[in-house]
Amino acid sequence: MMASLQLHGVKAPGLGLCSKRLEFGSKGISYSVTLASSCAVFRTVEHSCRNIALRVSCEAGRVDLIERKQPETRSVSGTDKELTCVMKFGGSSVASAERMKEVANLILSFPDERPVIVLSAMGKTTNKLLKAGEKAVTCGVTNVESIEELSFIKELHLRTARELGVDPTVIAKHLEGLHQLLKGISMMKELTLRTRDYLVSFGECMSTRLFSAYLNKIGHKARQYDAFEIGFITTDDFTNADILEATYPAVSKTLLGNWSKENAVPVVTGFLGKGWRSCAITTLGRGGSDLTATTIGKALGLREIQVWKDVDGVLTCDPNIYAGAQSVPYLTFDEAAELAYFGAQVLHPLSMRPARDGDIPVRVKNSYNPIAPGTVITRSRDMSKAVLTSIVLKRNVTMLDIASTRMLGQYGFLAKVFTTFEDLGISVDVVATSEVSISLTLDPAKLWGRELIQRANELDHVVEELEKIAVVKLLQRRSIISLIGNVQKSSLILEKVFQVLRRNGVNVQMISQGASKVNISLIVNDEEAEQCVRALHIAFFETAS
Ligand SMILES: Nc1ncnc2c1ncn2[C@@H]1O[C@H](COP(=O)(O)OP(=O)(O)O)[C@@H](O)[C@H]1O
Ligand SMILES: N[C@@H](CC(=O)OP(=O)(O)O)C(=O)O
Repeated sequence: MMASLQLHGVKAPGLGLCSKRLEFGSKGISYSVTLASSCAVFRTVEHSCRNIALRVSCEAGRVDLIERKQPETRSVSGTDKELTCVMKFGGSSVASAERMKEVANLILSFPDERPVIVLSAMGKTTNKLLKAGEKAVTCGVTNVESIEELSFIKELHLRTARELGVDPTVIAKHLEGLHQLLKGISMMKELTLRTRDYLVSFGECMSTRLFSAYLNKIGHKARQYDAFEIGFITTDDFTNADILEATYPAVSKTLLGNWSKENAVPVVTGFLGKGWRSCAITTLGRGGSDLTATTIGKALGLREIQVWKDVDGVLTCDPNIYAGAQSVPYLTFDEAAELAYFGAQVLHPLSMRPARDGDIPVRVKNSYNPIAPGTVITRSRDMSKAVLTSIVLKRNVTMLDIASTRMLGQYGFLAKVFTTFEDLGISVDVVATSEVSISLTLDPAKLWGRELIQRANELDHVVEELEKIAVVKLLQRRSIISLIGNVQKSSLILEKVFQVLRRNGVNVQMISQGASKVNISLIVNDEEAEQCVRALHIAFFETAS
């Protein structure tokens, strides 16, 4: 038997779980829920900070007591010492000692904020670590010393310590550990996904130690935290782990508890977690520090989450494709999530989820140009004048055209197609259907994360399975152009899109306007895609209509 309960209007960043009782609450109100049956086990527990606070369902039991407890007395609550926001700085913002000093000044220039700081690895350290790992697999144990990327990383971090004037011993153990790990990889001649995550974790572990030591040196009390030690509990999907619900109460307990005792600015490693079964270090996917920041924002019920980048906020398109990209002042969580999912590198694809659950505004700012207003992302915004907000490109996508071998009226065709993908564990991105055929694109993040040979085998297998019920065409090197905007105005958007594409001689191979209300997707050939984005940008953002 399943029981479920919904409570509304409770702000609940703290959530504690034990076998029969569930406790949650914050800011002076706390609740506890007791299950009637003694053998009940919690099946799903979800909670978010502001809207629906909680959903509990359990096996063999009813939820039959909801008890409001006496107000908590938490020392940070309601005092002027409360932590106020998260400030996350990406690799580009902390690429050198000079940049770290500027970031420290920037933090100190907001005297009214008491932030939790989240940092990524310095500059391109993550890429260098991965490269060093790949080289270690083949170079032989005696040659590990001469891996160029290892010397680069050592030199960068020791120089940064020197230039910041902090004791290099704060990173000495990690530099030694990294060296030993690369030797281990070269002995085993193997770099598993699990080892890869451990390897890249050195980047964030070192940047946060250096930065925290620097804040302390300039008289601003700080404390470094490794996310995997303070309750960032994830799935065991190495290189692409997902944060589990138990993270929120654990992180809140540690950070708020220590803050209330010592008022030291928390400096937390982005990107990292701990697998719930393996207890090994996991990573949240490339760019995952954004997700660390929003998770902390939700866990602590903070007022704002700031992500500091090297651009003036979210832009109307990727500035590497078109230099005329402009900053977008406002976005909704749904728009930002869609934009990130469909390939805009500026935000991690899952980072909007905790912010949306907690209804906490996210501000995307430029650490190189702090006076630029950036982008504010909130639950809703005035859409009355919005047409197109941003154009996003996802390259190197695989498309499948699947036509049923039976004629019209056959039922169950779509179900069979999707069951095949489910069985093979492959996600689908964009879909367009008729009664007898279906075109779809495969999620490259899911497929391209795997080894080349494995990918080719999987694609062959997909085609083989689908050919049992359909004629299948596999089309590679396609791009998805996602038009993020007000889908209520889709006729207006599409009229202009087709004018532009016709003028540029581009044929759209598939089009999809999903239920998201914020995204229209077009599929074109890879080699035409960038030119399309530039032409569309000029038509929508630089030409009076
Ligand atoms: N729509 C977009 N808006 C802003 N930046 C974008 C967009 N698409 C791609 N980018 C790229 O994303 C980069 C910022 O993301 P990222 O490198 O992950 O930042 P950080 O490492 O500072 O967190 C920018 O330098 C820009 O080149
Ligand atoms: N260092 C990790 C995590 C991260 O979020 O980095 P950045 O904030 O620099 O995109 C990466 O390069 O993927």
